[in-house]
Amino acid sequence: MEHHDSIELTQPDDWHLHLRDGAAMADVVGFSARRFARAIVMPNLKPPVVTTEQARAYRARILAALPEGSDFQPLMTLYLTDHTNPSEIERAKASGLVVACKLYPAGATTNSENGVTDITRLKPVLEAMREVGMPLLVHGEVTDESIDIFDRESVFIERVLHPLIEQHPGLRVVLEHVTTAEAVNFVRSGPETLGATITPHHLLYNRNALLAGGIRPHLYCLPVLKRERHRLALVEAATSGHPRFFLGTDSAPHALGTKECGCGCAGIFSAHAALELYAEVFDRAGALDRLEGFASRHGAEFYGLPMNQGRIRLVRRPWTVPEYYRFKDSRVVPLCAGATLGWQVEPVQTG
Ligand SMILES: NC(=O)N[C@@H](CC(=O)O)C(=O)O
Ligand SMILES: [Zn+2]
Ligand SMILES: [Zn+2]
Repeated sequence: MEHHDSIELTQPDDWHLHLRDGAAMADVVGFSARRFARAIVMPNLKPPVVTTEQARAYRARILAALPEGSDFQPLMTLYLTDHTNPSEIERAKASGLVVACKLYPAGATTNSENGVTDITRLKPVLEAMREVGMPLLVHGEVTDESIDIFDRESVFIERVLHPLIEQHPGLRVVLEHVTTAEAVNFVRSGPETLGATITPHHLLYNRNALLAGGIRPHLYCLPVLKRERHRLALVEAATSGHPRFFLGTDSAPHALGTKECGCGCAGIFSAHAALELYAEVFDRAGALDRLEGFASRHGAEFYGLPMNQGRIRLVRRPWTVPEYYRFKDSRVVPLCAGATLGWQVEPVQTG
């Protein structure tokens, strides 16, 4: 294996990001803007972003919260509900600002209460999406309480996703934050219109980490961390060069008090070191030469967007992750808090 101390990449994009809103957003958006040129911004606000007008207003708030001089581009999404109308899809497409719609099965994850209860009733909406070429982004877990939480993704694939894809050929679908070998196999054997994002935490940790020496609320997310064999399948998929696997951090900040309590929220904050964490994974796998495809090319190609013009440099220079970052009137505990990471990002001057 070749030893690199610095690598340069086309500037990457984050294809799955929670920016939140208001003061919380202002505290975190700069972390993403420093690393990524664009991000798919998740719509699970309270209340959710269900109309094109709400997406437009949310986008304006994000732009206003960006650090001075940043040209970070938020790519907006709509939150599908039982009441989404096909005409909203046309409006969304025509806006040029909304690039995808998100399917949260009702009750599956954080702020999914207004999500979809019966996916078969979405047929006209999915048909409109296929027609205008708008991808469907999926939180792929069943909500059936009788299904073991570690099986909810694979059961979703069997019961919901497989039939959905059969019934809507041509619809582009992203299975978000894949966590299992079953999901990896399903994507690999699926059509060209099926892609998947992979998070840094699912590449770095297995489910043991949740209970290592005590309960670890800052490693709790949905879908929950899985067994080591699944983590290995994810690392293999991400580092394989397969064009339908791409970077999506699912960075999902929650205030400290809502994580460290009797019923802690699901979501892991990773934006502070997003690219650095992936570099760690690719470096350990001896696959740094494949990081650019995963981080900067595959997602853009899947979404039919141009690759970015800018470049970014990763330098091997150890640093220690802070224990906390400021987060509205509280703090957020970042992924790998207090640990030493091997890589740092630097801007590359162009022109
Ligand atoms: N991943 C998570 O555990 N939480 C996300 C929601 C989601 O992406 O499912 C959040 O918004 O907090
Ligand atoms: Zn999700
Ligand atoms: Zn998410």
